[in-house]
Amino acid sequence: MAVAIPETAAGLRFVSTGMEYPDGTVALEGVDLDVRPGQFVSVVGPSGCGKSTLLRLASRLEHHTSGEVAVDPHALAYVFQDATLLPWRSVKKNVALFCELRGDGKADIARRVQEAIDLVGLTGFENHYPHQLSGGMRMRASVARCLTVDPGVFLFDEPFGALDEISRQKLNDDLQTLFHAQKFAALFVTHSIAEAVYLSTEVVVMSGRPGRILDRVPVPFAYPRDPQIRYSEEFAHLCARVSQSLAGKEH
Ligand SMILES: Nc1ncnc2c1ncn2[C@@H]1O[C@H](COP(=O)(O)OP(=O)(O)OP(=O)(O)O)[C@@H](O)[C@H]1O
Repeated sequence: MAVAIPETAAGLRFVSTGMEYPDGTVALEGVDLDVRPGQFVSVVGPSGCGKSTLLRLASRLEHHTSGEVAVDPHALAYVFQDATLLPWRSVKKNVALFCELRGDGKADIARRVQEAIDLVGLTGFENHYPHQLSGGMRMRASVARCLTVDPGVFLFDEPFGALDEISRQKLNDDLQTLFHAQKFAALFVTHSIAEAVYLSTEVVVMSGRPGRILDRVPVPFAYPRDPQIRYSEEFAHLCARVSQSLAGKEH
């Protein structure tokens, strides 16, 4: 039975959500998941289990075929694996894009853009063009562009998967600091168990297609997180738990 949920509910909610593509591919089945402001939920699962589909349903790029999806529609941000910057625009102009599309005033845009650029650590690179930046810096610009609209819900589709390990860890450090400061609702797709545990309040493990939730692993570390927790016994234990769930082992 469909459950009516107001669209303006803060954060994001899936209730018995299923998705069957027009060609008959059943990508998701019976997903129940709540992501409230101040929660950072990572999703891990085998390739093709419907992780990106989950994000697309949340963003309304695709429409679910069963159950419900409720999302605060006013402030949704989506970061893709590719930074999707416009090559002919400087960092400053790329970061300004969403505010310009929204029709904000010039002074307001300038303030929001500078704040976002400072928050992601790109101060001094405002007038650089995308080809003059490293992969990590391009992702920072992409995140900054989202921050300008004060997102209540932040969707991430494996944003750091293409980066080298050192850049990825640095971006993870900065993202969890940002999350601590802004307290948005985050749904983060990744193939890295360590990244999921390091960033999240909860790691959701999905089964192979059709994707269903197999396990939920709460992560108890307080924010802002000390990068050294990655070497702690508790961290290793949590990673092992996620890994075992992925392998279909009971606890
Ligand atoms: N537009 C589409 N039409 C039909 N099937 C689709 C469509 N988009 C995705 N699928 C299928 O739905 C399933 C889930 O795809 P999705 O991209 O959500 O998986 P994923 O978990 O994000 O995969 P990966 O980890 O490899 O990125 C896959 O079997 C995929 O082939």
